[in-house]
Amino acid sequence: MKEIKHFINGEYVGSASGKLFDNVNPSNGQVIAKIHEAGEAEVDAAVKAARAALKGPWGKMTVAERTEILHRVAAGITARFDEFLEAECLDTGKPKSLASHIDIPRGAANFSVFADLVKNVPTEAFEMATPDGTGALNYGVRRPKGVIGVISPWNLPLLLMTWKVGPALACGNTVVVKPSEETPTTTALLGEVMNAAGVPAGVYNVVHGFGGNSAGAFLTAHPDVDAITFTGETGTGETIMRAAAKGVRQVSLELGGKNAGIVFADCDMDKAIEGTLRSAFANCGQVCLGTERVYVQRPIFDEFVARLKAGAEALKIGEPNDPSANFGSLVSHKHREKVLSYYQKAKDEGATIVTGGGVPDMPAHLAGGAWVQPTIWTGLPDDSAVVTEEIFGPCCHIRPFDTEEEAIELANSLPYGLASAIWTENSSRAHRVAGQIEAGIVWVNSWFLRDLRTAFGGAKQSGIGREGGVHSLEFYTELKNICVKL
Ligand SMILES: NC(=O)c1ccc[n+]([C@@H]2O[C@H](COP(=O)([O-])OP(=O)(O)OC[C@H]3O[C@@H](n4cnc5c(N)ncnc54)[C@H](O)[C@@H]3O)[C@@H](O)[C@H]2O)c1
Ligand SMILES: O=C/C=C/C=C(\O)C(=O)O
Repeated sequence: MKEIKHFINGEYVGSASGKLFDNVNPSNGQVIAKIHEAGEAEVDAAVKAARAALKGPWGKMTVAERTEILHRVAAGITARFDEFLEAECLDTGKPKSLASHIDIPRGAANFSVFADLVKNVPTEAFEMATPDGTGALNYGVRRPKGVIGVISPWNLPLLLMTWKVGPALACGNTVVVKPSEETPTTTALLGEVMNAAGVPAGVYNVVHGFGGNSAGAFLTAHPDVDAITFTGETGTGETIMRAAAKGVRQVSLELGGKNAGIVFADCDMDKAIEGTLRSAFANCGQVCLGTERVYVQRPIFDEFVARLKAGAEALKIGEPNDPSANFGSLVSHKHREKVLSYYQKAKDEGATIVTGGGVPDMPAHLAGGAWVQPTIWTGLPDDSAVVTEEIFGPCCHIRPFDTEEEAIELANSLPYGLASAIWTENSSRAHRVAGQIEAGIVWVNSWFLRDLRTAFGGAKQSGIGREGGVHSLEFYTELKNICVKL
């Protein structure tokens, strides 16, 4: 049986405790590997290796040398594209048709984009008058923050981990990564690419395990971790923020959402249907930016519901290697239990089930997988669990609205504020409404269009901080002002 080990100081090492846990293929429920669970000893060794690497060749490299190596990392991922694709899809159950266009290419891009960025971003300088008339010059310089703890989720494992590791390394830091216990393989595989690209030992470290009372908690509690970047549930973010408070460590938190789509009667219906279908059902609904609340202006409500139903029922459910599949399994049976509990809540709360609401019949060889039906509801009250709580599955609730003001109030009615999608052909309305939505990211007539230079992150309980473009430098560097008396 394949074993997935920690990657510490440039080598794959097992856990001293010998503790292992299963890595399961969610398409069929089969165990595909055994994962080493890190104890405090492994986490401490990883942090020590990261600290030492800052003082070694990595810390002495010029920006040009460092970014050249990161471009080699990007090229290394691309060169081993099929291995990363196979590993990601075995861990997540997502269709290869999806991961080959999103997850793996973005894994490479997250290194190349930030390697280019750090070479071109200026800092600041201020000339100042002084009482004696000779003046002074102030200038800013950026320095790496140090050892960064990176804790990543299971829905887009390579994409979201490299979204942090790319800028962290580009800024000269070293990292200790704790990937999700559900999806360790691509994060582990990246160690081989790092070595081949010439990244010095200790710059990139990986420890596997769970959250509380396991690798995640040991990492966030470690006193020699300088900052923590986390992507995951809001509740987990609160826990990590408490841990980071000891020693006053900065956090970057990209958390949960319950995103609203707002569809006006003057929308391009084809665009709105295509975009909402992707936003609700792509990656089996396991995208933090996805739409689980759809507000549709009353004149087009019936038509929109009918067309979204038809689109959901046309999705091709299948395992990752099925070239026709565009809808895979959920990431685990544990997550399926959560999603199905909301399917039941919807029934209990009196929803109209437009489509889905259960488990699809699958062929025998896939019957052990974590499959659910794409599901659409109408008719629930605004305060129902299904409408207010993040489900993180392939489902959405559609509700009619009448006025623009009503739609904005509904969209802003929850403690979350991650993303929103607005569908209208009226450009004034698009800008007016987008400006009033309490979210970090608003798409108009589109969804998941991503320019990596833009600010990315959530408002309210969907996050703290922004990453992307120069915003990543704010988190991954310390900006120092030097004042020289002339
Ligand atoms: N805002 C974003 O960009 C974004 C992106 C993807 C996913 N998410 C959110 O992530 C969630 C789904 O991912 P998930 O189920 O992996 O989230 P999760 O919070 O359960 O776990 C995320 C990571 O945190 C670790 N962890 C859990 N408890 C911990 C603790 N006490 N200390 C340290 N580490 C701990 C886990 O092991 C995992 O690696 C959803 O809420 C989704 O909205 C947000
Ligand atoms: O599931 C959440 C998706 C997050 C996407 C990004 O962080 C990105 O596109 O950079």
